[in-house]
Amino acid sequence: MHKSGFIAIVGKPNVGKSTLLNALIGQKVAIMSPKPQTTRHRITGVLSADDYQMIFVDTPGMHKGRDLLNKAIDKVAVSSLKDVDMVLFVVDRMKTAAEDFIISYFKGLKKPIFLVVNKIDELDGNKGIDEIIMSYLGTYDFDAYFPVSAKDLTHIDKIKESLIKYLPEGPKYFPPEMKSDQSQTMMMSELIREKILYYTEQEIPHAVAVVIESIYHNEEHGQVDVSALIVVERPTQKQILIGRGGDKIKHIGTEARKEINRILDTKIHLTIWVKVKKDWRNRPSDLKAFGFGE
Ligand SMILES: Nc1nc2c(ncn2[C@@H]2O[C@H](COP(=O)(O)OP(=O)(O)OP(=O)(O)O)[C@@H](O)[C@H]2O)c(=O)[nH]1
Repeated sequence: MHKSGFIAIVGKPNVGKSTLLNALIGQKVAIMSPKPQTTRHRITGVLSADDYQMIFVDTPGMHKGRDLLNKAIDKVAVSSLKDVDMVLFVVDRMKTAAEDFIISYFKGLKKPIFLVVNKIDELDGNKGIDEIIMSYLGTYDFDAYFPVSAKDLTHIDKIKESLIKYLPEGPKYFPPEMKSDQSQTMMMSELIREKILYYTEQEIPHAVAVVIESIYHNEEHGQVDVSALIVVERPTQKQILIGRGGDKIKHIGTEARKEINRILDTKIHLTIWVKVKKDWRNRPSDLKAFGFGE
């Protein structure tokens, strides 16, 4: 019998959902960063074996957002809850109002929901883990509790073993060699955004959108020429992103190129442009153009 199913990974921003997805799949399919709200789109990672297939849906962190971009992001997370067979709810601390807000969406969902307590490497042994789990008891009847460290790959196999048991009978939805539904173009723009998140501060990380404008297979030089556009909201942000004498953007470009070369196993030459598009996060037409929304 072949089993398969869709599994949503939900939780607050920055709890380690993307790191968990990569740990479950065994390779990087989602970008990660120390900044909250790294994930903006819904990303699918596929784990295949002879007798099962798990399709994980990494969702953007759920929280009460203010601008149109945040509202669009929340919609993605909430709608994926309805479409899946099981849910991994990732937390990294004791329950607060922010977690209650997410749990409120679980009520009425008739499907297994598992609580994943991530970042146990940062906790003070079992006592810390117990305290966190205790704070969630009584709020929702979770089907299982998994203390893990996605970063150190601790107990990740326990999640997999349990999920296999709960998987319904089903077909192979994807070819076994496929690990993600992200196109190469999307992966490139996300890896560039990941480097911006790492190397910029304050409002800049969230004010950018990255668009891959052209990809040209340059046979003569044995490389792929990629032209990327980084959109920011204000001229001051453009200045900061470019940096003194272009230092900052050069560094971001070099790091992004190295990672793209490695992950996509392609030699690329990357050209980056920075453009100001005032208040793009609140303009429906811009959100659509940059890949968000319906
Ligand atoms: N110590 C520790 N840090 C972790 C662990 N898992 C993730 N992190 C860190 O937590 C931060 C956020 O990780 P992400 O995987 O981007 O978190 P996310 O929940 O996908 O974040 P959003 O996209 O903002 O919703 C990064 O700095 C990770 O390195 C873990 O098991 N232990």
